Amino acid sequence: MSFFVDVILPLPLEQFFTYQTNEAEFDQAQVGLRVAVPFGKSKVYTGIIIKKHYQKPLHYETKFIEGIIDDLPIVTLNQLKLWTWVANYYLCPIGDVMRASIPSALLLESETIVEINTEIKIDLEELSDHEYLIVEALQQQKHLKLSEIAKIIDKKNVFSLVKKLSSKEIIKTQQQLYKKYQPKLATYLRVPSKFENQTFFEEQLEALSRAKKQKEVFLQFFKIQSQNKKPITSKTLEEKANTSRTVIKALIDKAYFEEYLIKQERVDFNQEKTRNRIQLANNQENALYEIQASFEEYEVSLFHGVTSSGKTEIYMKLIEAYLKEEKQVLYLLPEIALTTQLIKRLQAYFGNRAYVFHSKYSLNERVEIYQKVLTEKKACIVVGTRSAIFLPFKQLGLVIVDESHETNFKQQQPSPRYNAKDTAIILAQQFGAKTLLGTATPSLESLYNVQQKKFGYIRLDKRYGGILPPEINLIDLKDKRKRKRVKGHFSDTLIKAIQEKIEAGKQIILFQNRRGFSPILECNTCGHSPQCPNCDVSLTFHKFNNSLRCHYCSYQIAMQTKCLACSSTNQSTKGFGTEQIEMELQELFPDIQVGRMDLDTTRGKNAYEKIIGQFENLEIDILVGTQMVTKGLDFKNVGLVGVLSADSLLNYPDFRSYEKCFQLLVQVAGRAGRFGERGQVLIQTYNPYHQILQQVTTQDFKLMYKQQIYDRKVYNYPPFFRLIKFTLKSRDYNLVNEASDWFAKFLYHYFKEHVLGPEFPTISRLKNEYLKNIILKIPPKQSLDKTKKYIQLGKEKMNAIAKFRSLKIIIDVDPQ
Ligand SMILES: Nc1ncnc2c1ncn2[C@@H]1O[C@H](COP(=O)(O)OP(=O)(O)OP(=O)(O)O)[C@@H](O)[C@H]1O
Ligand SMILES: [Zn+2]
Repeated sequence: MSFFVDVILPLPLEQFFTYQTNEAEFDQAQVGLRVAVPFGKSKVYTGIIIKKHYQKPLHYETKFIEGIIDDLPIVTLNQLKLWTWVANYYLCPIGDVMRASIPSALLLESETIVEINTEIKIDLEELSDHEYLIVEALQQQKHLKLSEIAKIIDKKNVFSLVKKLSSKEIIKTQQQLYKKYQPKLATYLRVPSKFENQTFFEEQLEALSRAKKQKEVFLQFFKIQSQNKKPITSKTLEEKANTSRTVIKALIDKAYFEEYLIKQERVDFNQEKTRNRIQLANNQENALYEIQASFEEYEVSLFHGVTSSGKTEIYMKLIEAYLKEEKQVLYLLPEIALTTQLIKRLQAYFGNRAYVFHSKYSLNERVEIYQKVLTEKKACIVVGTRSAIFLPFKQLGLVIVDESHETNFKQQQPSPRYNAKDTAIILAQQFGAKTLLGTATPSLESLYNVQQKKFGYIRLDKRYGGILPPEINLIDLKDKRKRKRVKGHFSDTLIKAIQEKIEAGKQIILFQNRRGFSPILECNTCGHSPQCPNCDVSLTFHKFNNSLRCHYCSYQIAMQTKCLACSSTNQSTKGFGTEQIEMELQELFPDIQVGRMDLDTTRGKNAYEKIIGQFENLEIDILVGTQMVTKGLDFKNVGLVGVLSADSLLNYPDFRSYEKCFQLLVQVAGRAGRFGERGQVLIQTYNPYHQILQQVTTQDFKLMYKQQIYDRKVYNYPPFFRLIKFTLKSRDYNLVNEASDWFAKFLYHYFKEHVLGPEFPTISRLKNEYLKNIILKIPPKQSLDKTKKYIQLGKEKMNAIAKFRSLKIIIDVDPQ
């Protein structure tokens, strides 16, 4: 009899692959285990077993697996179900979903780098011929890829050889991850067990009588140990006993101490609880009660609480109840910037039961959290961004989607282009868990679902502590310019307000939706502005390093003193970004501290924490930022929020732009006056009479909803119609045109007037590829399954046309 397993590979492939195993492996095989398998000419990948069977595939010769990696599944059945849903719904390969779901440190590939372990002496006599060749090659060349090793020994699959050499510790791979990622080890001190013998102890102590310092440190060790039961590092001892490493080293040499290693978690899970009680206000208590009642009736509930109403406090109470029942809780946030403050609040209350999971964590840190969620018996709460929905939950009870109106929950690039909010609802359903969508500014889609009685609804309309909602005023920039009451980009009203707040000891947040110094450098003689050679955009001027940069492909050149077209030196900059605002502020208020938070200042792993911490500690008076500063952050001392220009938000060509503009401005306004007294908000604009800006000043979401939902209905947009967006991409301009015409025609045949385009997007060339979009609108009654089948058919047909084969087609279901 032959034995087979079906395997998902982390590759953009639609189907599963069947591999052969021997009988022993077959016995060991289980759904969810990792296997190393050969693929293509010489590559080895890590796949996940999804089925074992005896059925030889009809159409291809099966290869044998290289080996099974795990003893226990690392992927649960629920995860596999969710992957399948995501692949079907978002029309993407399941391999892409797998890649997004499993920390890459758990996926060994043939590109893995191998090096010699220099810490041990290798006995060359012991090696087999192949092993010898590998070791010899590695001694000459520090690193080798698995594929290079394959060439050296002229063997296709080197996985088992490498595995063997690695288990003998002769070589190291850069992700030593056949079974485990590389644990981090820390060195600790202990007293050898023979000291437990009292007589021995006294003798040894006596022997130290001439080395006073050493004796003192040795005795100190026992004292520290008795105060705190935790293991003691040399460093701790050095500090607490006020001594030096030399003294400790001497004690180690004389065998008073011995050093030992403990696996240390990269993520510090030992957070101390510092807060014992949450006392909800009456209206919060009510809201909590209503949420619980809503859970009885609905799977999903929308919690619409104004900014600073204390939604987070209510979540914590709710979470506590679930943890008590040993249920896991997933807390999703749209942006990493927000996890910083939140995790502090959660850890203060839940201590080491709160974990964070996001993409700025290192590969190994992510593996640790993944494994904790998978194996730990104790229930926990995981705070994370998008990809946290793919963690191996076992007893999920509650999903909270905070700031649920945010479009960031949708992944744009790369595939899978999933919406983590919608997928979280599916995930919760798998477990019979509840989903709570929290926000101060619900999306039209969510409100519509409430109206349709699909979601429950809980409203909390007062700020915590009875503080009034911030007072929002518009500043007419046209008028101010006419009267010459503008300095740089600041109206006199805004300058005065900043001054007053500074004098009152308050902090200020200023929002500008663009980073960099100014987006466009323009020649006053010929009108030319430097363009990115790879993308269809102008370069942005960054003052700090005097460069012109593309924000899409990071192309960069030095700032030009002469026009590149006509050599004129008469050039000026147009538009403005956060960097310019920061500089103008320093000129206007030389004595105050200005901080900036945007993509450029938050690249490193701890960069957010640092800026947010400085602002919290009042080291920064004014924080300038892009949309990163607009949402969810909770600072106690902000008296004023200023928006430098609301107009670019209104002019964005998208059917959601008014809704987004409303949400963004109400959110940024919500950062003011969260503690103590009422906050002030000033919005500068050339369109002070625009309906949306008027609705922001009165925070009239009902009117906004009524008008916007009317437009959506009339023009057949979500939530009434669904959308699928197709983007065709190629370096060949004509090919993009031809192919998108072909594809649009194919769609039109079936969907008629619901096909829009093809059309070039605003930026029609990115990274040297031309783009063309087609939008398909799907009426409420049209079957999604049939629609998607037809799309797949179109894709296959197009792929079958030789000249179109090089073309990329991106499918975005429910684009945001
Ligand atoms: N019951 C409470 N006890 C103590 N402090 C509270 C309570 N409720 C709210 N607060 C405080 O009020 C502030 C605002 O609360 P929170 O951040 O939870 O509001 P939010 O509704 O999540 O706001 P946003 O939508 O703007 O994120 C916080 O500093 C919080 O600590
Ligand atoms: Zn570019």
